[in-house]
Amino acid sequence: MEFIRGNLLNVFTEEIYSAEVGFENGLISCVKPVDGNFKTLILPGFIDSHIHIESSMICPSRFAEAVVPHGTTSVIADPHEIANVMGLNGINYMLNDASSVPLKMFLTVPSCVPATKFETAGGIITSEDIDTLLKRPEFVGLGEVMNFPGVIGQDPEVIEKLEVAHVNNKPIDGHAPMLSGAELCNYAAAGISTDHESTTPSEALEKRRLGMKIMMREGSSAKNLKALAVVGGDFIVSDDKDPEDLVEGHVDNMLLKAIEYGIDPVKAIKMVTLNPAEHYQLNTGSLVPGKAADMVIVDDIEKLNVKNVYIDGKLVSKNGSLNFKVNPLKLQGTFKSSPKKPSDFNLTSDSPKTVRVIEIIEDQLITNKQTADLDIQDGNLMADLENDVLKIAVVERYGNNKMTNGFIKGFNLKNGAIASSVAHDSHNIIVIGTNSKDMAKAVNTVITNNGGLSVVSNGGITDLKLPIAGLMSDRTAEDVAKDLTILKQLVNDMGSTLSSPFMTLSFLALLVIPNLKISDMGLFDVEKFEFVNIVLDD
Ligand SMILES: Nc1ncnc2[nH]cnc12
Ligand SMILES: [Mn+2]
Repeated sequence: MEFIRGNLLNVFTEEIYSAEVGFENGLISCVKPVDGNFKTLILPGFIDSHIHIESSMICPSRFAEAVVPHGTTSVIADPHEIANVMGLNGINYMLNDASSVPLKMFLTVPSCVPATKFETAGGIITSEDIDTLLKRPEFVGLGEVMNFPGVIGQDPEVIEKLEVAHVNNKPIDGHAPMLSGAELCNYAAAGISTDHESTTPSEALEKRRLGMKIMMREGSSAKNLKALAVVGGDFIVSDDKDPEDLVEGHVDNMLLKAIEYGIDPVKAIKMVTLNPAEHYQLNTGSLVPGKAADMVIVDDIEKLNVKNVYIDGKLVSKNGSLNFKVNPLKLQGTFKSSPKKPSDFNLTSDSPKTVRVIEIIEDQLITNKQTADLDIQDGNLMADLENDVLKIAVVERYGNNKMTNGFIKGFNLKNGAIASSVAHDSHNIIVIGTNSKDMAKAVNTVITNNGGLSVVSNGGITDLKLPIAGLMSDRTAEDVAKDLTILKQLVNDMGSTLSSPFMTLSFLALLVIPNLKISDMGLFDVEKFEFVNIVLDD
């Protein structure tokens, strides 16, 4: 048996006292108070209970390399990104790559692949698949049920998936942005027990009052922790973290933000340890006999400063340096798209028109519905750079050659184009730009690279390859973060002021988050849950 001594946070009694923790065969065997005034604090290993690892643009083993030194010992990941690209094979890739590192990656089974019937995806997860996977211990719940109209409208396919989760006695994660009143009651009554999409205190409070567990999100694009701190919640999650953020920290940084926003440190630590462990029935999350010896040694509860990290009783990180090797699993390319011509990005018109425009909101996944009066040139509707109305398009990448053109406000580009094959949740290629020629160049670069990001500015092309399903790299978080920083700087030089332009870009195709979004099949009004014309009164 091994022992460590220090000040211990007991997450059940919320006390901190000097203690000795004994552990063997990966489990805590005994914990007892001892005399002594120690300099370090022993905490249960941190759990990020809702994350899409793919959004970090690195594969699970590289993700583990980045987060374990920050005290993360478990994540609950929803692999619906790679499942949308390549179905069950994608989920198996995530499990196989994660099996090579000590980080515990539990999964929720994606409930919405494809996310809606209004987009083309590369994979499908059926109720039968959900039933099979939920019987395996590494699948701890049904993933976020984003098709909230389908729940409220009792869509048989959606209801069947919920039934399968209930039969397997596994919790169901929610996704209910701005849902309220009778519709929210209907959604909660379906047995959906968590939500991570609240953006205002009143929204979170209404869900808490209905018994839903609130995941307070502090991601790279959606930052809701500060707004929701006043109401409080049950978990603190990242949902989506870009590589630059990951290089700075993970759950430790979210805890520091929670404390900065006035959340009691002990309550905050329980939101990333005991609370998710109890909700998803994980054998970790507290330092008591029989639980996994997943432990984080920090300086103190206010500043943290992660020192040593143990997973199943093994020292996996010491003062920030990793104690395990990383050997990422490669995956062959999955793109079936033919190169595009500049004319593919034109919207023809015989006269000036009033058009619908997607307006982004900094640090939010929701968008506003706007309109703009656009002129024509050579029979095509023109972007209006003066008023920041740019062109946007989604190019389908699974071999059906579909695409939609539209208009976007909020990126402020004054030249060029940017493109990405990270475009939630079907991950077709999304591109915005000031002109069709640069948009075609940016999209064709992504296709040639079998996935990734590209920036075309003043005729030059800069790219970041994401060869794993067009979503992830097998390089380190630092290397990917460096390339992403260069791309972001280029986008800033082109006129954007966004902190995470590619993360913001990646959510413009997410049809399950209000209010106006775009897929390879058309412009989508999320409130009406239907396609709308680009030109008003068409
Ligand atoms: N917040 C979110 N909701 C739905 N799908 C997502 N994919 C990544 N983040 C998501
Ligand atoms: Mn969501």
